[in-house]
Amino acid sequence: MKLLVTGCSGQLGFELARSLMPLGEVVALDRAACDLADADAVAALAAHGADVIVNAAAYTAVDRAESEIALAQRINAQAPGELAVIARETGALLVHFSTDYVFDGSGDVPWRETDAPAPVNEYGRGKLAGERAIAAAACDHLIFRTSWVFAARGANFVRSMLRLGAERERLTIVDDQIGAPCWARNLADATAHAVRQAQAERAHQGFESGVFHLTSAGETSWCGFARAVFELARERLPDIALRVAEVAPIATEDYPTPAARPKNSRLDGAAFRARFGLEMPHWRDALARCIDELPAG
Ligand SMILES: NC(=O)C1=CN([C@@H]2O[C@H](COP(=O)(O)OP(=O)(O)OC[C@H]3O[C@@H](n4cnc5c(N)ncnc54)[C@H](OP(=O)(O)O)[C@@H]3O)[C@@H](O)[C@H]2O)C=CC1
Ligand SMILES: Cc1cn([C@H]2C[C@H](O)[C@@H](COP(=O)(O)OP(=O)(O)O[C@H]3O[C@@H](C)C(=O)[C@@H](O)[C@H]3O)O2)c(=O)[nH]c1=O
Ligand SMILES: [Mg+2]
Repeated sequence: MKLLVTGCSGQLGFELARSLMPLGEVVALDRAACDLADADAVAALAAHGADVIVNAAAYTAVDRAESEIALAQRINAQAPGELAVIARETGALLVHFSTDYVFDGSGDVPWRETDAPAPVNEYGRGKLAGERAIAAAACDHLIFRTSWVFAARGANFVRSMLRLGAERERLTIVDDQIGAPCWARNLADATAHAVRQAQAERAHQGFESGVFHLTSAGETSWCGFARAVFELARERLPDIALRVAEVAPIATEDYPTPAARPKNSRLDGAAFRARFGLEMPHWRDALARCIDELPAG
């Protein structure tokens, strides 16, 4: 089996390039090898003749997307649609990732795949358009909506908190946006399992495309997440130098940002569990393992 991975220097793409290795030949492409902003570069991917295309590249700068709307749409909506056409024409499976930010954040019940999306920011609108472009192309596909992705490398909330916690004694963190942080490693491993099952189903004409919610078990606020980062870092990295003594909860309204963010980002993972037979770990257990992998200093 040949598997093409885009965005291989991102948090998830890096882990996928590793998690997919037991399934076959992995061709991992970073932005220099394939810039999704360039339609010709995307079209050229057909020549790889991959059995599975895994798209881990995305425009993920949520606030910047409010002012770079066209670029964010190009990468998060049009390019996935083009990948889906390639997948349809070459008979490949397309695996793509989307976000809790497709929902408006109302209520306090975990969102199900059957709930109507209504994004409140440009990033969410672009990601939703990407989902719809893939569905419209009607290739065999799996779209995994995840949330609050972190890893020991790359740009993420855990590394931002450790940087800020080393600099400041007091942090104020939003406490009324609720979701589940997901370790890129767990997401990549679950994806590899799902790809293996999907390929077996496709071989017997028993495959159905769809959108699945896939994130950690449990829930917290960004403030709860930040506190856990400091607790676990102090417990597991005895040499870490953290100045932070207080992590104060604040309301969304007290942390103004260019992009609005949903308050209820909970995703119900029941459909993924039923289809693929996997349990995602609790976010705190995953965070502990991730913190163990942080480089010293
Ligand atoms: N991060 C999160 O919290 C969440 C992410 N997701 C989704 O999960 C998926 C993976 O995200 P994640 O790994 O966390 O994101 P990252 O921001 O860590 O990685 C995104 C990758 O996409 C690459 N990229 C950006 N623009 C282009 C482009 N024009 N052409 C090619 N590559 C490009 C980046 O390249 P470079 O390194 O050169 O910048 C980077 O390697 C995405 O679909 C994202 O929308 C969903 C929910 C939460
Ligand atoms: C740095 C900082 C952030 N915050 C808040 C802002 C925001 O509400 C929350 C998280 O900040 P971030 O900038 O990491 O959040 P954000 O980039 O919006 O994270 C999102 O990224 C995209 C790609 C997704 O798909 C989502 O699932 C989600 O992970 O924490 C504070 O309250 N205080 C602070 O000091
Ligand atoms: Mg961000």
